[in-house]
Amino acid sequence: MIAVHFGAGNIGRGFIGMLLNKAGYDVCFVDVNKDLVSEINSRNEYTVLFADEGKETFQIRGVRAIDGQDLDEVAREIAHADIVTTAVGPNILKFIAPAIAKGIQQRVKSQKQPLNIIACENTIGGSTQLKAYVYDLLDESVKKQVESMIGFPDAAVDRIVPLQKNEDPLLVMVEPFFEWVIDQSKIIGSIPAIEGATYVNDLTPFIERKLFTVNTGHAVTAYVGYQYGFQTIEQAITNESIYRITKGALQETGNLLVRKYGFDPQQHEEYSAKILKRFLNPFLSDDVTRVGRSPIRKLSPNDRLVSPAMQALNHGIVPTHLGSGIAAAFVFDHPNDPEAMEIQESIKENGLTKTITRYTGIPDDHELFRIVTKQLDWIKKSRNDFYNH
Ligand SMILES: NC(=O)C1=CN([C@@H]2O[C@H](COP(=O)(O)OP(=O)(O)OC[C@H]3O[C@@H](n4cnc5c(N)ncnc54)[C@H](O)[C@@H]3O)[C@@H](O)[C@H]2O)C=CC1
Ligand SMILES: O=P(O)(O)OC[C@H]1O[C@](O)(CO)[C@@H](O)[C@@H]1O
Repeated sequence: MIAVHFGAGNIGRGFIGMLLNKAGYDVCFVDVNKDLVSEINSRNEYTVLFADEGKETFQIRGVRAIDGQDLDEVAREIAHADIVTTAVGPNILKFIAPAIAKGIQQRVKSQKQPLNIIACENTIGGSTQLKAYVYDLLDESVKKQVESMIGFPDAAVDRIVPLQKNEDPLLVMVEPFFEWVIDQSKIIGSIPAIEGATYVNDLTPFIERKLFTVNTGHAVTAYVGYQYGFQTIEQAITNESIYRITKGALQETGNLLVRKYGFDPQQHEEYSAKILKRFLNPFLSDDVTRVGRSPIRKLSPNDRLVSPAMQALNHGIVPTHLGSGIAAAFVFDHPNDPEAMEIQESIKENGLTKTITRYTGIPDDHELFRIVTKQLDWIKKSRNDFYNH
């Protein structure tokens, strides 16, 4: 069984590639980082290290890699693969679509075996987005055949894997916890037997629960933590004031999720508490700048901050703490983050009001706009108080 996985990075090696390998797949990574590709091919194995007291290690053996820029080679692998997965970042999905489209066109001509392509990204409907990019590139003549042979089930993935600072370039340190939930209703053919993957018929509650708890909480901690000058998530969340803001944001999203999906309030509170504990993991050193990376993506209307805040208001919940997270993202001026720099440029050129509306879609006469600007004043003041103490 062949698994083609796009993105041999942290989640690729430390989560999806590891589970596919354990499930018996011959894992072929596709990556544009040539050094990474050649390192994987020279060793054909790598180590996953658990970030906890036990520091258990796992050897992932028998893996290989190919260059993502070699469209012909990637297409050949896809034509014979048994599963295709991705962990490249939501913004990269459009760039891997040409190789996938080429592979699919070859495949449907030569065989009838169904194939499922699963995007494992932090976004709602990642596989559906990828499907749209791929379909844009398919010949009309094969689309009908592809519709019945190639599935694009959406998925939710949860495992914190920070930036790696190891001597061994392939070693990847991960938190022991993981959750991989896949939309079974969109699978074509038999369900891939992957130990640790959970199949559900309706993914929406799972993806929103994950994105609006883990990723919302993380983003709020990162953006507010950055304002207070903290380097890591652990340092930030240990600060009483940031803990209160993050917990408040999770109460807002929690109230929303309980009302929207009928989750048991007690169970949801336990879920949120477990996530706050994961942020406190002293064995993970996770930079606030990694967790806050790409603020334009994170501030977009369907992502982890604005979507739950809008929905909360529609359910009669006042999203003050989510408003703090959104506000802090507008003053996240990390020089190495191109999206952060673009927002700062926009504020300089067009002013704050236009910039907020442009990136979040929140009209300037909306209640959420008022909350965000109020929280921005509060953040600036509390940051100054923090530094003056
Ligand atoms: N790191 C984490 O804790 C988690 C990350 N995610 C999601 O997983 C995805 C990947 O994140 P990470 O693994 O952290 O990022 P990463 O930066 O460690 O890995 C991404 C990999 O994709 C490769 N890549 C970029 N463009 C490519 C292309 N055109 N073709 C093939 N490969 C390409 C990069 O070279 C890199 O090796 C993102 O969507 C992220 O939101 C989801 C859950 C947890
Ligand atoms: O990977 P993204 O979407 O940039 O956001 C970082 C987030 O993703 C994770 O890497 C994993 O869920 C979290 O650590 C964090 O909430």
